[in-house]
Amino acid sequence: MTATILDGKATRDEIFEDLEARVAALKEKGITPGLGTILVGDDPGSAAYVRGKHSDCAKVGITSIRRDLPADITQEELEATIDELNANPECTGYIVQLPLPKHLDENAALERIDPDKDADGLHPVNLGRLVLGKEAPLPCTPRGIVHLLRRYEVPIAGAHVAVVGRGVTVGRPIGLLLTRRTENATVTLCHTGTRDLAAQVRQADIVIAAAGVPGLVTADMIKPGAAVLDVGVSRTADGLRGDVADDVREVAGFVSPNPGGVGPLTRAFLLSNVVERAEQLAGLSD
Ligand SMILES: Nc1nc(=O)c2c([nH]1)NC[C@@H]1CN(c3ccc(C(=O)N[C@@H](CCC(=O)O)C(=O)O)cc3)C=[N+]21
Repeated sequence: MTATILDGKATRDEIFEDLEARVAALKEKGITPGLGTILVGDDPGSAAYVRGKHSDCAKVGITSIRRDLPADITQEELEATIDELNANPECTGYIVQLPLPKHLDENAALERIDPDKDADGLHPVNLGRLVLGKEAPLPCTPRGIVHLLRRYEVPIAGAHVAVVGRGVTVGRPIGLLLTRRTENATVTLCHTGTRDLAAQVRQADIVIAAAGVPGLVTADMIKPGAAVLDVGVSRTADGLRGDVADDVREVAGFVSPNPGGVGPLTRAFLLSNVVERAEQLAGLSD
């Protein structure tokens, strides 16, 4: 058996087409959505991610606002830039690219973002709204995962999901999305303290690997026919590697590749959050 590939790039292109039309409608009403990025330092990986986000903006007609700051900036200078984007009417949503250099306080920076401009959906107020089931910008990677599962009609209701990794961007919030009444999955959150990871993963109809440990999820752990989404990103001597071993696709029913799977959707839903906020401002949504 060879797994069906969950194609993140093709799915991203569909989302971009929809966003392009919505951005055009907003512009007719005199509103142009604007995505801001704050990048601190010169890590080549982070710089590449930020470039990717701005080239996505150009594709769908969103204004790009870039603030690139030197690595040795103070917390006060970083927060002054955050305040500037909070007040900047051209910027309808923005992100502070993570990770920040070690001398800066990441949580203090994230909390200073205006929750209404939080394109990542990672502000504590928005994570709290997600827990309460209130409307809020949703974290982009979990949103991408749910979209990809729906797009390929992977059954979610009643499914047993094993999430591997308890990070704030994926592992913790994805369970909140998948256990909403609209999804109705049953979710187990696994981490480095899990006693028998293989036994947990083997029970799962859907496996979400977001630990950042190359090759952690192997074929012998997979229930035949399961959907396996590889969300891990590790920089190794032989390039970027995901959490899922290559031979998993011989056992799984669905596999999201890495690259080419969830990553492109993370970027698409970042733009989607920015467009949704602009639509609220324009009175085009509830
Ligand atoms: N505030 C903040 N928000 C983030 O969303 C955020 C962040 N900081 N820091 C770093 C991580 C990483 N991340 C990725 C997004 C897309 C791809 C992606 O599109 N990857 C392509 C390959 C690379 C490419 O083609 O450009 C793929 O998987 O096919 C990867 C990684 C977002 N992050």
